[in-house]
Amino acid sequence: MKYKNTTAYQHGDKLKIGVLLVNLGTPDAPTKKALKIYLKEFLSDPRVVEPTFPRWVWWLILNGIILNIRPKRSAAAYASIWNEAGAGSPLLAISKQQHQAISAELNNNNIEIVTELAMRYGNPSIKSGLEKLKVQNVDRLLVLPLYPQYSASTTASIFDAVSSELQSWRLIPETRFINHYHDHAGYIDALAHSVKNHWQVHGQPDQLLMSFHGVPKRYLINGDPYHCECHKTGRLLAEKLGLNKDQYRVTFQSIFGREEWLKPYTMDTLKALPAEGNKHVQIICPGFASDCLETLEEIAVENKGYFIEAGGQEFSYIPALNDQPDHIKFLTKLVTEHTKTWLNQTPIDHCETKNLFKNMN
Ligand SMILES: C=CC1=C(C)c2cc3[nH]c(cc4nc(cc5[nH]c(cc1n2)c(C)c5CCC(=O)O)C(CCC(=O)O)=C4C)c(C)c3C=C
Ligand SMILES: [Fe+2]
Ligand SMILES: [Fe+2]
Repeated sequence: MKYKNTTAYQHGDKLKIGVLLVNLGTPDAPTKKALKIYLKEFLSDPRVVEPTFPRWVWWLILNGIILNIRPKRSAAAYASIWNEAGAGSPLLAISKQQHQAISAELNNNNIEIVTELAMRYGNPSIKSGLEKLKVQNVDRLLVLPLYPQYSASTTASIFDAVSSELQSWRLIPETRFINHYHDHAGYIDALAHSVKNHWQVHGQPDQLLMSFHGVPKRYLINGDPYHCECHKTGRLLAEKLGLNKDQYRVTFQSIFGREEWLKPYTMDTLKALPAEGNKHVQIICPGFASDCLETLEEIAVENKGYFIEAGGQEFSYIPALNDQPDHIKFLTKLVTEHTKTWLNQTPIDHCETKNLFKNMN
């Protein structure tokens, strides 16, 4: 049969609202083998790598060169942040905490919404997350990508994966998709609160760097709003903190490959700051809802090194919002805002054929 049946559904059952929280994903282990599997899935996604040359050329470069070199290097970086006590990858562990906390917050507020967590690449997969929602009789689905800023390489890729899975369902849920929340007051407030808490311990720096994951500059030229949304987040956060334009910078990190990416690069900025008289720098990564390799290793260790080598004196990384209470409250609010009209509906029992079915069985 081409289409999957809604196995748990019996005519007359109460139908539910479901939320699928989706983050990027992470390897299953900090090993060369696991990295090869993860990077192959990630870098084969045409939303992530949009080559300027035919896809078969990219296939050759990926399988012939990148997947023979990068897994070893990346595995070593992952090993340095891996929680060997069992929690594993920080990105997955934190995403699980966020999922549990959002679910608890909904319960505490007596809001009848079921939630599942999925990863765009690796596990738990989007397919498994959607299937878990399906067996709970979800007929209205909200997809919340854990990316504050929209980028085709991340947000749209989740859309592709969700819609691709739903293509095999007989009864598709009524579906809503959150594109972004880069300028939501609740998100900006949570970021500002986190920075102010950091200042209470570490003092106010000469420069606050707001570092976002980069994408090729070509994506911006071709219409991706990501760059604009990062800058808007940066401006709103600075306004909330009362910083003037000389006290903060928006920069881009995690460059991959040889083409030009969004600039200024975080790395170059950190190397230049000490000579400009900025000896005390703090860095926040507002594009990451959860700490991960790109924040815990690339920023807090590698980039700190560049700054200190260049003559910087004080450097601190302000953690991602993770499962901080105001972040969880905000994400829960985002869910209720986007499901408001569904929540206001009387519980759905739209089965007209319940009795007919009883007679038929
Ligand atoms: C090759 C192109 C890449 C694009 C475009 C890209 C965009 C992008 N990525 C994130 C968030 C994360 N990326 C992470 C890791 C990571 N990113 C790339 C490549 C691109 N990302 C690679 C190859 C990797 C793997 C690590 C490595 O080998 O260097 C992570 C961390 C995942 C983890 O397990 O901790 C995150 C998060 C965003 C937001 C984004 C575009 C806006
Ligand atoms: Fe990335
Ligand atoms: Fe713009």
